[in-house]
Amino acid sequence: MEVVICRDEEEIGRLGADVVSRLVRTRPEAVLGVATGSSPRPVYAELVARVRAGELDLSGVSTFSLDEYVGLPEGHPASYRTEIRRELTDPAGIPPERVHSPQGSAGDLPAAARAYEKRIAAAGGVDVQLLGIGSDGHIAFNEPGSSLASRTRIKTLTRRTREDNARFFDGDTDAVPTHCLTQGLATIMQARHVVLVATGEGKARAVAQLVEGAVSARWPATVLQWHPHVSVLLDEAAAAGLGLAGYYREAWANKPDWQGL
Ligand SMILES: N[C@@H]1[C@@H](O)[C@H](O)[C@@H](COP(=O)(O)O)O[C@@H]1O
Repeated sequence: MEVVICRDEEEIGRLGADVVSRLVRTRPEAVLGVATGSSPRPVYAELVARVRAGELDLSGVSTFSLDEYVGLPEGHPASYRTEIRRELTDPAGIPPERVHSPQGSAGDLPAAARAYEKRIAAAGGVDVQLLGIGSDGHIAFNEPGSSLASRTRIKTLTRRTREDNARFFDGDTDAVPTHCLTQGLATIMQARHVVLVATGEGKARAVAQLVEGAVSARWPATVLQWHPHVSVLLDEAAAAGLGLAGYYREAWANKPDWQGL
């Protein structure tokens, strides 16, 4: 796991976008795993800026979202499919037919979950997975207690996650769905490179667990300690709980330039 403590969101956006740009240059039909929420937005903004400047072409890329609320009608402004199209894929010129997300409005949710796993496998798996992290250490919607071997399935959201996400539902926690379809931790672990972004003091405890805590379903993101290629992009506030921050800073400052993230 490589930890980079960044000066600001601009640097986070640039480093994250560099990973995607490098990938797409060698593999224009790359498969991107995309996360919703505010954390990855600087990366999306930078990618869109590069596309608009003619420096990057994402039109051959496919995307797979991590999760979706159950029960929101298609096109609902807070649905994750709507969000990812608004924040990334539409402005970046990725055609809607290559934008995949779990079907939270399906009648048969277990079948939709199985179908999603098959679609990811049929696409050859995820090359780069962008991730945020919840304040309770969840990734995608794998809440505390999630099996470290889980695959795409229905999950019940915790009260805390629903409160955190109420801001997308006019501040009304009760309007936030109680269930979701989410990629499992084992699904995420199959991505070839994971880039996790966390900003703000509200993430400091979860980040300290992710990087330096014991691997445990209590803090689901800790499963990433078993992944061979994880880049963690933080701001100062999110890094505040790290005991080895000095070492991470030194390692990054002295990193040979032939090594990318
Ligand atoms: N399911 C999403 C996660 O994928 C995201 O990482 C998390 C943090 O969101 P934010 O980045 O807005 O803090 O929120 C939601 O629960």
